[in-house]
Amino acid sequence: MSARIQLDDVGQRFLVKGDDDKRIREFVALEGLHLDVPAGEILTVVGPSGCGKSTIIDLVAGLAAPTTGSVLVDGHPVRGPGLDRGVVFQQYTLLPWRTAQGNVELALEARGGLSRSERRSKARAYLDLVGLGDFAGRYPHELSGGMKQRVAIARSLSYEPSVLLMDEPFGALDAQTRESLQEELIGIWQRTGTTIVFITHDIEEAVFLGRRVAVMSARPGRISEVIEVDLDRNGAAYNDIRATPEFAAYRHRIWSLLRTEQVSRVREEQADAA
Ligand SMILES: Nc1ncnc2c1ncn2[C@@H]1O[C@H](COP(=O)(O)OP(=O)(O)OP(=O)(O)O)[C@@H](O)[C@H]1O
Repeated sequence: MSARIQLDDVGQRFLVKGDDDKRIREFVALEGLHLDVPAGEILTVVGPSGCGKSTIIDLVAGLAAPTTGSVLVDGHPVRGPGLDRGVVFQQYTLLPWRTAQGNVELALEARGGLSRSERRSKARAYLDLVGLGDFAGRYPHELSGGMKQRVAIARSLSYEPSVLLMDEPFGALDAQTRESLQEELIGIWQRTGTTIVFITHDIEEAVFLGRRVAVMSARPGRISEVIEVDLDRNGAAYNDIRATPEFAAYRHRIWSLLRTEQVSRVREEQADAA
């Protein structure tokens, strides 16, 4: 399968002010980062705080340009945001004065090319897809956190992007809502075939959602390992796949990778300080 998203030897540097002398210096957020995501895959990315996970989303979304290397979507360099890529952030980012339906319709207005009634029925279809058909007329303040995030997902899916970029979208939700949204996301992914890159710092979430899990290391941020997750999702254990020994083995493997990385980073910092 061809890669829908390709990051090749990507580096990202920022100019930051030093804490002590206030002098401007370069901060290397990503260096030598390679990542291919084939069409139709759901890839999760885990890594320590500050390792550059959101920076990857910004680059693929076209919200920032890499300092070095290339970022391609469907073989074309990313030059800015585009309707071929939808983004869902941790904050709900809904317009408070628009209903759930109105928020989804707004995205379709921006896309253009649809009549008012087409926009209305498409928005409704995507609210149905995320299980919110009965809440179309509610305003954001009348929805729970999980519902708001489902509206945000419906909004991003409504203009049918080939790529959905999700930056800790369930991070602010309680554990139960989070688990049910993870399950819904898998259902949506299976129905739409959208390529999904999902950022999380939660190892269980990464294993549950990812058909592959990219594990990042920090300073500079790069992909240290990509783990293929081969779980029998349709077997007898499907109802509670998180409780299976296979799931626990993947969780432990990723935890160990992150732990080893954290220990060596602390040692380096201690050596630098000595
Ligand atoms: N515009 C910017 N200017 C300066 N530094 C930045 C900028 N954006 C990000 N950084 C730095 O780059 C590094 C990577 O940031 P990023 O937000 O991508 O990390 P992350 O892995 O998503 O972190 P978290 O899990 O805590 O959200 C961090 O050290 C951050 O402080």
